[in-house]
Amino acid sequence: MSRPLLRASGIDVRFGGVHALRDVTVSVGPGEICGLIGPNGAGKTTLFDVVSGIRRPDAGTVEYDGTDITRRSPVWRARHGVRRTFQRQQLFGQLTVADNLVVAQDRRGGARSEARRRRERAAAVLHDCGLDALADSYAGALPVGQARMVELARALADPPRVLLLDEPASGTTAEERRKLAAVIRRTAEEENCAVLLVEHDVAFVMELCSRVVVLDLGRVLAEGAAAEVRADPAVREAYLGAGPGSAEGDPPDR
Ligand SMILES: Nc1ncnc2c1ncn2[C@@H]1O[C@H](COP(=O)(O)OP(=O)(O)OP(=O)(O)O)[C@@H](O)[C@H]1O
Repeated sequence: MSRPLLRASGIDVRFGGVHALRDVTVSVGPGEICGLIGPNGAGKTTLFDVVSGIRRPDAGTVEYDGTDITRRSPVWRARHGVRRTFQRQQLFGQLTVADNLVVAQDRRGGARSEARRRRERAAAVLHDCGLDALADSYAGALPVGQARMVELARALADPPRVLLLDEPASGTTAEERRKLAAVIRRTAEEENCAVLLVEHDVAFVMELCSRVVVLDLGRVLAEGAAAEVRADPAVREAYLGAGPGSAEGDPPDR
């Protein structure tokens, strides 16, 4: 990997007696799509909260393009290109799809030309995501699969440099997953964006990610090329729902 764009190192988070993350280190390079998988409660969302600035870690640092941003606010991080989606959708349901993308963009002055610029950017991103037809629909009225794509589009409303995707494919059809995968891949390749992808759909992760990190009980259990990780007996036992040599299965909920 070239110099990481994102590096979270030695991250520790406790919630009272629960040790949610223990000395976790994860790096993602520009243009890379790195998978972050693990059973329920492994600490994946907590790590996203730390990287996006919602939660201050008890120990460890978050570096962005070589700079320590551990103490920077979530707003600062978003303005500087660290963007995320949420496991539970956070769209503004009473706004249209286009307006969700307009309000997600950083303001650079209040002039009318600035409003036009944001509207044009929103339209361009919606077009790239195949969402033109939904621009004027209310976000709250969309079925889950379409809302997932809108949430991804909103994270792209200002060009991201680091993109944290928390279960973007949850509740989607095979066709919607194929479209989501295409947009994620294009964002990494064309924008040179570092993507960290949390997803329970292992096939989706394996198809998209060159490298995968496996968390279990707050620790990094394994890390490596997608195929290597998939074949790792410890990973198969802890997460993939299959012992060594047995048939591949979907991950169990734990
Ligand atoms: N706000 C909180 N207060 C107390 N415990 C928490 C809190 N948030 C998370 N936890 C605990 O921390 C651990 C890690 O949770 P986290 O949500 O990060 O896991 P996850 O890997 O994202 O799980 P899932 O796949 O179910 O989303 C779990 O044991 C969870 O119960």
